[in-house]
Amino acid sequence: MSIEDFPRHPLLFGPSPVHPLERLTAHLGGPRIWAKREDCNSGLAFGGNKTRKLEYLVPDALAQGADTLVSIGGIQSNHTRQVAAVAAKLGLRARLVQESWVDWPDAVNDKVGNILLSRVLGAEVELVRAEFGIGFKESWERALADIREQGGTPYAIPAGASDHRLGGLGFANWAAEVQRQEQELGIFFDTIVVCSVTGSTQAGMIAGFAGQDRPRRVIGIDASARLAETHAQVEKIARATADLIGLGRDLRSEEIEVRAGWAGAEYGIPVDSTLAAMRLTGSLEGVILDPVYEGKSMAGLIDLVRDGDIPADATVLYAHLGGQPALNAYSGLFS
Ligand SMILES: Cc1ncc(COP(=O)(O)O)c(CNC2(C(=O)O)CC2)c1O
Repeated sequence: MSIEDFPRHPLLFGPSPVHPLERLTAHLGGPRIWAKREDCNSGLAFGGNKTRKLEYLVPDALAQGADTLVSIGGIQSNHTRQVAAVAAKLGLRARLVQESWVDWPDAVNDKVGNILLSRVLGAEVELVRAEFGIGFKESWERALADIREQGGTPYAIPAGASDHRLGGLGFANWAAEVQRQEQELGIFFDTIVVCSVTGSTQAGMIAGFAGQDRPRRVIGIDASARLAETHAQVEKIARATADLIGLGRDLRSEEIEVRAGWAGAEYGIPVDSTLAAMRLTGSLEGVILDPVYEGKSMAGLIDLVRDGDIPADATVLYAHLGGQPALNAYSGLFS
């Protein structure tokens, strides 16, 4: 099997845009930095990295005759919002379990941003008091059982669409798309920087790039504040995805690079480096990053460039995975 053997339900406008971050590159005075924009990849409710993953889950759901997509995330989950948009587009129900993963003192946290969008998209949104966790949760199992008891046919999508047999395919395909865009642009990105939490974005990239001729560094920046868990999840999914697409070799441990230092003490709580990265990228490039994910991965990129971990002669591709709608739940940070 190869990636082309798996059915893909198109949900994107086409290849997501790739463009240079010239002022940020000049400001840091080191490697050339480009961005690939999953925040501009689809017309479905602001898109994002999960929309790309869902391109490979949708054919499986339709083949099973599912009538309801059931998934889970925090209150400001970008993932569940994208599930709601895809369900709407397909004429399916969406049942979303939104757990209280982030103890954020903002009075509007459960009324704006992603959860507001999910409600507008017609999803059945269920608020549940529960701690952050990327594993299978009891609340999600209950929602699946509830749909079945109602006579429905649920399709189970775990947090971030990651711990799912097909979860890594979206970004294995992304790796092939990057290679095609490089050939058009006459450039080679030797370093990819990406935010990791449930893991299948980075894992899919690792598996996809491993099958290409030229080696690259795929640096995951952990935003869960649980590095060991994130690393284990990325490794598990990368190895499973590599087998699924017929890589034909084991991944080497050095191909699984997940770095910590920018997540702060807890998932979903921005720290000084997060806010500084958001302001720098906004004021230099007009690019908006969110405080939960991309602000943290950009903070990692900036520090890795400044301390020479990413060498000055590198050509870096920053994966912008979306997340902006959550900003409205963190408005107090910028008022
Ligand atoms: C904007 C953005 N950037 C990076 C990530 C991390 O991707 P992975 O979960 O595939 O590692 C998310 C995930 N978000 C989750 C969600 O529920 O929204 C799965 C956690 C993201 O939304």
